[in-house]
Formats: sequence, C-alpha cells, structure tokens
Amino acid sequence: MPIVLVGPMGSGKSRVGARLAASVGAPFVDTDQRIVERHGPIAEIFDREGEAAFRVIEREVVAEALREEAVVSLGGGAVLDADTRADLAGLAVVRLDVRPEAVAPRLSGGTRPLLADGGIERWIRIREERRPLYDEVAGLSIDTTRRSVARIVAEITEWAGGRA
Ligand SMILES: Nc1ncnc2c1ncn2[C@@H]1O[C@H](COP(=O)(O)OP(=O)(O)O)[C@@H](O)[C@H]1O
Ligand SMILES: O=C(O)C1=C[C@@H](OP(=O)(O)O)[C@@H](O)[C@H](O)C1
Ligand SMILES: [Mg+2]
Repeated sequence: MPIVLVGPMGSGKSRVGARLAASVGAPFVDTDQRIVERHGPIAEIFDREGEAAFRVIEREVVAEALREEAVVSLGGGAVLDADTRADLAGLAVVRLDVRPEAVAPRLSGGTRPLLADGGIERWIRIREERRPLYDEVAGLSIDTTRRSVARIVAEITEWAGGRA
C-alpha cells in the first residue's frame, strides 16, 4: 500500500517524500515530476492549456501512482479532484502543513504558477480553501514549520508502522 503525502505548496511533500522513500527502501513517485517528464514544465502547461487541463493530466498521473507500492508525493491541488479523494480513502495519507510565517523562503525562486501573482496572501487563501479537503483525506497531520526533515520522516515511519 502506498504512503501518500498531501498538503499545501511548500509544506515539504516532495522533499520529505524522497527522504522517506530512501529511509523505508520504497520507490518514490512525485506526481509533479512525472507530469513534467511526460508533458513538460508545469508553468508551461498552465500557460498553454490552463489550470483545468493541468488537473486532468494530474488526475491521470495520480490515479496511476496510487496503485504503486511507493511513497507518493502529490501536488498541493491534487485533492481538489473528488475521484482522487475517493482513491485516498483507506490509504496511509499524511498531511504536511507549514505556517505562513515560515513558508516564504520555501517558496522563493519557485515556478509555481498559482503563486505567480499574489504571493503569500494568495498562498494563505489557497491553503485555507483546501484545508477541509486535507482534513478529509489525511490520517496523520504534521506541522513542518519547525521540524527537521529527519524528524518528520521518523514520525511518519512510526505512524505507518503502527498502521500496518
Ligand atoms: N521541514 C522543512 N524545514 C525546512 N525547509 C523545508 C522543510 N521541508 C521542505 N523544506 C524546503 O521547502 C521547499 C519546498 O519544499 P517541497 O518539498 O518542494 O514542498 P512541496 O512539495 O510541498 O511544495 C524546499 O526548498 C525544501 O527544501
Ligand atoms: O497547489 C497547487 O495547486 C499546485 C501545487 C504544486 O505542487 P507542490 O504542492 O508540490 O508545490 C504543483 O502541483 C502545481 O504548481 C499546482
Ligand atoms: Mg512538490
């Protein structure tokens, strides 16, 4: 069964997922990386085809990844898809979060199209809008604001072991 990481942009899903996979000896799938490999840079998909088209591509890649025996890091907006939320029911889903005061350096220099305008205020609004969706799907929530990646990995490993 996969271990799946969800949560807002900059919460550490990609970084923690890679370290967690290495730590438990499982393959790592970052669905955004897979999208980029197949369709090119995410910002270009948004520019060329719009967010709705990106969500269709994302859903396809997420559905495939959730069938793999892997650590799977989703993009922050993947939970907007009702079929994805249904697929997540019963899986080991961890929500990573980060408080607004710590997120700015984590997002700097990034290429996330949803934050191209509006900066941190936009990030706060998106995080609040999606909060109920993360609450719905996650079995464990971790505030990563002041936690090292190593500690987060240890907490997830302990929780997932207790679930097995
Ligand atoms: N626990 C943490 N403490 C400090 N910085 C972190 C932590 N987790 C991730 N980061 C940094 O924050 C940035 C965003 O992380 P990333 O894994 O890409 O987030 P996400 O995939 O959730 O958008 C990266 O530069 C990463 O190194
Ligand atoms: O929150 C979102 O809607 C998005 C989050 C991004 O992934 P991260 O959460 O890994 O930054 C990426 O999928 C895309 O830019 C859209
Ligand atoms: Mg990511």
